[in-house]
Amino acid sequence: MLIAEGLVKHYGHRAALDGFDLEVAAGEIVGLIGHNGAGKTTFVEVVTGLVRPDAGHARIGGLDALRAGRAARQLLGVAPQELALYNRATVRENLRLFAALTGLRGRRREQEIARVLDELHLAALVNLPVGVLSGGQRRRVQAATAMVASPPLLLLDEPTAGADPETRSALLTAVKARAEAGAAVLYTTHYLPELVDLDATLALARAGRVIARGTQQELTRHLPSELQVTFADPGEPDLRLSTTDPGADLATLLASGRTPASVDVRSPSLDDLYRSLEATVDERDAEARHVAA
Ligand SMILES: Nc1ncnc2c1ncn2[C@@H]1O[C@H](COP(=O)(O)OP(=O)(O)OP(=O)(O)O)[C@@H](O)[C@H]1O
Repeated sequence: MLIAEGLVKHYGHRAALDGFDLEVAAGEIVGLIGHNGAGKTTFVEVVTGLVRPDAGHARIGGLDALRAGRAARQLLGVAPQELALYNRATVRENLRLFAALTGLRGRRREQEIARVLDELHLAALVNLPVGVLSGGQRRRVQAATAMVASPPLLLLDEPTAGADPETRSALLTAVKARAEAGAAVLYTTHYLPELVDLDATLALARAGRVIARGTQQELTRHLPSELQVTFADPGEPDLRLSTTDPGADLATLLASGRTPASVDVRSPSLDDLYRSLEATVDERDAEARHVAA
């Protein structure tokens, strides 16, 4: 649904995007993660048509997002990081406006608005001007404007920033439902457990490029688990080790005749993955600097 290839965008000497490639399939949620300044928002802005890249291509549903911008934009709903709402208009008026921009009219429009109000727990706020809402409520309204016309591509840039747990959970449930109904979703966040809840595939951005891409399983498979064993014999010290094959280690332990009282295996988390990928790139950078020196 979204295919971006070789996107480059410079601001002065700084490359915000430096050969950024990413594909998002229909029905897929891609969690786009990476340090501050990695290029995530710039990528969203290029796909949205707010920023013109210096090089590269982006296609939305087969349409050239850079040349056929208007037609391509009909296919996407965006919740930008910098909120873009009409503060004097009510929640309902904002939703009507965003729905109308995509061509939704009449009864269908009102049905879609009712659905998204319900999904994002906004019904009680519908007649309030956006300007009087809290930060988290506004962010939820922005997500609603992105979803209201049920576009086939959703770009959600940190949609849960500042959200309380209930809001977060409503938003994640709504995003999952949209993907199950076939939407392609690009979801940026700094809060990695959300991506586990969403069962998202991952794209890790670093210095304007995607340096790792795959399912959570694929990307965490090679990382070690933590194995912790306590023993029935009080004289025997606890065992704690980092291993890529906890099953084999446990079998060896049992074969040795010792009797475990408890066994705990902690699988690698997305935090572990993030740290390991960042560390690998840091090492490579250090080597490159060493060779160049
Ligand atoms: N309008 C702009 N003018 C100048 N530099 C910019 C502009 N927009 C982005 N940049 C620079 O481009 C780089 C990428 O920024 P971007 O906002 O895309 O990162 P990000 O991954 O979204 O970060 P964050 O996690 O903080 O949202 C940064 O170094 C930033 O300073």
